[in-house]
Amino acid sequence: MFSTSQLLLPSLVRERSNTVLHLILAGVIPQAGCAYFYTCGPRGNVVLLFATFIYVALTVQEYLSTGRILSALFHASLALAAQTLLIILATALYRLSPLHPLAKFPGGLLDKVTDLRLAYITYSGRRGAHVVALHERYGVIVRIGPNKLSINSADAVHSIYASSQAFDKAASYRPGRIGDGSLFFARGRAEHLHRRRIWTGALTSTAIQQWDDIMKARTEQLVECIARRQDFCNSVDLTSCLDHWAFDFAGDLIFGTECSRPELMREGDPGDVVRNAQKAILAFEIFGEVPALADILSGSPATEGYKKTENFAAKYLKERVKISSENSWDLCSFFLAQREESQHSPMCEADLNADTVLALEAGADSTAGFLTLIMFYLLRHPETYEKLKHELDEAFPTGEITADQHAYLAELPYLAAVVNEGLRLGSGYSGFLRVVPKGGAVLDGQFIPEDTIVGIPVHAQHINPDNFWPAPREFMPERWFEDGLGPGMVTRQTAFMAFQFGPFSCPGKAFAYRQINAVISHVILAYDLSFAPDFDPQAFVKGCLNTRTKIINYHLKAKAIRRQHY
Ligand code: HEM
Repeated sequence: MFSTSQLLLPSLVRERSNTVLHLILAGVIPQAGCAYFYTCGPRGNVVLLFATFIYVALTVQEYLSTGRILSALFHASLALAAQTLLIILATALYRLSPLHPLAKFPGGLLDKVTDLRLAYITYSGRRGAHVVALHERYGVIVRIGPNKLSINSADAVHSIYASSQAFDKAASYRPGRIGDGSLFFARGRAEHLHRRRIWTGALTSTAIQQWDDIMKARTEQLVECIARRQDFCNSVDLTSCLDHWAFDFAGDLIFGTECSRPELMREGDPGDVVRNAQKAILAFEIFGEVPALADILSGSPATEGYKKTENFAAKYLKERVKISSENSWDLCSFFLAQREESQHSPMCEADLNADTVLALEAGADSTAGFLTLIMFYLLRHPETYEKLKHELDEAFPTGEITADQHAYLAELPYLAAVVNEGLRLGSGYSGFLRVVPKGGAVLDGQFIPEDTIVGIPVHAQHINPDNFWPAPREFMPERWFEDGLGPGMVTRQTAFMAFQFGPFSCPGKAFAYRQINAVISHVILAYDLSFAPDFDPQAFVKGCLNTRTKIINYHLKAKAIRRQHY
């Protein structure tokens, strides 16, 4: 991006006749750089290093010719500032110009110029709603970043995510210096496939079944935890209880039951395990919009949540390694078994740690957020709650669900509809970013140039009247039954993207359904629930930030009265 002619800037600044020419050069060169970097985004740390090199070179050049260090430093700073400004200006002009490969796609002016605005909106937890508003304004394909398109079309799902030629993950999955090495951050399909096999092996239906007894014990503990944490009005912070359930159970799943860890349902969360995991996701989402920032800031306090989660995982992984893996079904035993395989190079310590962090984030945090949301929707719609309660009472008249019956929960039609509707409406995230392969691709009838970053906005798809109708923004489990909302209704399964499709989709989908079904059923059979008197549903909606998982700043508080079954 910098030329040797630019190194001469300090002297040229003083020779006014040459300054204009130099400024033009300094503008043209970055323009060419911008065009080049369209296809291969520069890494932030490389840019910083390069700028430092230029600064030093300029200083030395002037110092050698004048012998005055202060003046040399001053002029070098001036030159670097001028060049930086020129580069920014040139970049902005290029991104807005008809020369840019995405020039024909509509979008906000600022979004075309920089990814920083979207990064800020992501930070505020409103990316989903923001992208919906952009689609309402600009149509199906919107330029949401200089090199980024949001495509609100169910027809494009197959090409981008689900086909055998599904696109690779974008650089948004390059986390800088934090946590590289997990399955999640393997961006190319080939390198991803081998790691993925370990996970799918650990999450088969046979493997999941092994967890039914422990899941039952944990849900009984949840029922007891709700009773113990109630105040004198029978109100309880349901979000905390559900978060703690999800993290305790995920701990069993990842490290096994023999590895002693903090018990959140029993002891609370003084180490902020839940909050740190949520902060980690938020940092990843923000950096995902501007991957160059991840390279520069991944050692900064912005990634504190990730580092704490990583340390937490590393501590218990160390304990887990000391325990025998024989006949174990926990995720670590599958990761460790891979080390003994000869076919592939074994996972190193860092990769192992990164995958346990992933398991905590993906396994606990996602499930916890949706559990709270589904409970919220149920309490907000008492008729729906009563229907579900009736279905569960009929199926389990004694109020007891045995471990063997967890699989059967998936066959309860109203429960399935409630969970799917909660997942549909609660998937507030707006894009799983992928990169268009060599040669470009036709998506929704439009040619998209290679290396463009594309994503289908999940939330926009889930509330799109073409996919879900009528009342796509309302919680109506009946839409999951044939003609449940009358003739002419639309429920397009291919647009239901809560777990994504294809090679990078969620390998824990079946397990997630089993967990959610079990928790919702056990809790509703055990308690009569309603909003706590001081709970404000509007504040809950406002305080619910959407990233890949959920950050619930205003907790769901419920009144819980123990039920009697005869
Ligand atoms: C309601 C609960 C859950 C939801 C909605 C969910 C959703 C998703 C989605 C949408 C992705 C793709 C993310 C992306 O491409 O950026 C994903 C990935 C993943 N999920 Fe889940 N998930 C849930 C629970 C679970 C559970 C319980 C586990 C494991 C026990 C799990 C393990 C994973 C893993 C390992 C990945 C990364 C897959 C890869 O990159 O190949 N998830 N999940």
